[in-house]
Amino acid sequence: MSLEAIKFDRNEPNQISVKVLDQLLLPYTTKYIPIHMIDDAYRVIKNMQVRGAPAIAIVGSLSILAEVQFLQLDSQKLTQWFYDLSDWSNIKSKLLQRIEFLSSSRPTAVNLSNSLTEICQILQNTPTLLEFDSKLFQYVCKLIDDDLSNNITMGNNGAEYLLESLSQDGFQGEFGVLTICNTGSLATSGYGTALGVVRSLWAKSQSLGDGKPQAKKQKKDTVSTKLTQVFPLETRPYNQGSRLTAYELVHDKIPATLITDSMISYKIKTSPVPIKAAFVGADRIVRNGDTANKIGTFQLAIICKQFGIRFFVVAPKTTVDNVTTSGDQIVVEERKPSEFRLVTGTAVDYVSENAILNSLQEPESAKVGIAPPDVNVWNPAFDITPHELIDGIVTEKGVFTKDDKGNFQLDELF
Ligand SMILES: CSC[C@H]1O[C@H](OP(=O)(O)O)[C@H](O)[C@@H]1O
Repeated sequence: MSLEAIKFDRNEPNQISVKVLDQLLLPYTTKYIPIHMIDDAYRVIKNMQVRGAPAIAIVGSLSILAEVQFLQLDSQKLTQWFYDLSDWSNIKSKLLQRIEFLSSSRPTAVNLSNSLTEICQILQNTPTLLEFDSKLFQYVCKLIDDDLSNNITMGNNGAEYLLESLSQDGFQGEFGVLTICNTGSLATSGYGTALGVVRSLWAKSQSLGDGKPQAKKQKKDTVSTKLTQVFPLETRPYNQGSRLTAYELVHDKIPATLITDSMISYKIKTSPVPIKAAFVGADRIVRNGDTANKIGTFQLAIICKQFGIRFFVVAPKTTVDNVTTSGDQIVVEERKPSEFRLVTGTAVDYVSENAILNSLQEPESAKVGIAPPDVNVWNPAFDITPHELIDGIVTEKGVFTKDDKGNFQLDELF
């Protein structure tokens, strides 16, 4: 098992190595794909072998550095049909074109466009290829390191905020949380955003001991407030929840019960462990707090409102679009119909559920048709949750809540 979505070897700053985990093969197969050029990143991002707003930005940024270093290899100098290596302004203009192409791979997740904008600014203000190489190396290292440290900070910010809120409600005891899609290590540089809060809540519940009465010592009323169950949603049609989030929770040995997207209301109503919050990620948060996130998030927010369950969006500043004023201006990416009509997975023995191996003794990847090939489908990758349904936006700078007029004030992030 590996939760490392991106393997970045930075030991040789002049000759980095980048590999990405092929998430289309999870949870049964761990396979890494090398990234040498911008085209490699475009391909793995477009077909969602790599996904998750922060991870997309990191892979995209790394691919530009990999291409810039690839250009400089003696073995490649005569093959760079696309670049005139003798002319820095030519290289710059060609790189800008390639970066524009890369940004079109997944238009809704703002992290990628935010990073590529910053890289273009560096490019425009650098006099030589060598200097750009060095500045870009520093940029991508900071992007990755900041993402990981921000995720850990957000995890603790979200966990502490929820536990404090439950205490103010007078709630004590065990509780569960809901999450949708995958927002963990497989979507970021590590730890995760919404799933990072789950990791922090779990760590806190573990630090309270196993919770079982210690013989006669523990009085009943000292039972502590702690997370004891996570309910990840399957997240049709790409199944990030069942294939990726469940994989991460099993890896971390965090108690989880996978449910389908259609089970949310009935699970909340019947769960023996009260469900006290939903934590979701974001692909783009705009100025008023409206949030683009995986399709199904809007529905989850409505259900949480109905049951009085707190609904949190968890995302770093790099996911905030500080220009767009409201969610109805967000371009929502539509995926190809076949990704809905066909389910991608691994062929398994239907009794043992063990993977069926191919001639190379590797798990056999498979696609299963679940709808008539000629039926029309609608396949938006995201929906927009209005800020009215969001109780808090968890960031590395704290948890933002709405003012007495019901508005988020996110300017403090900038
Ligand atoms: C921290 S990942 C943010 C976001 O990205 C996911 O979308 P996708 O799997 O299509 O890249 C999902 O919406 C997550 O919430």
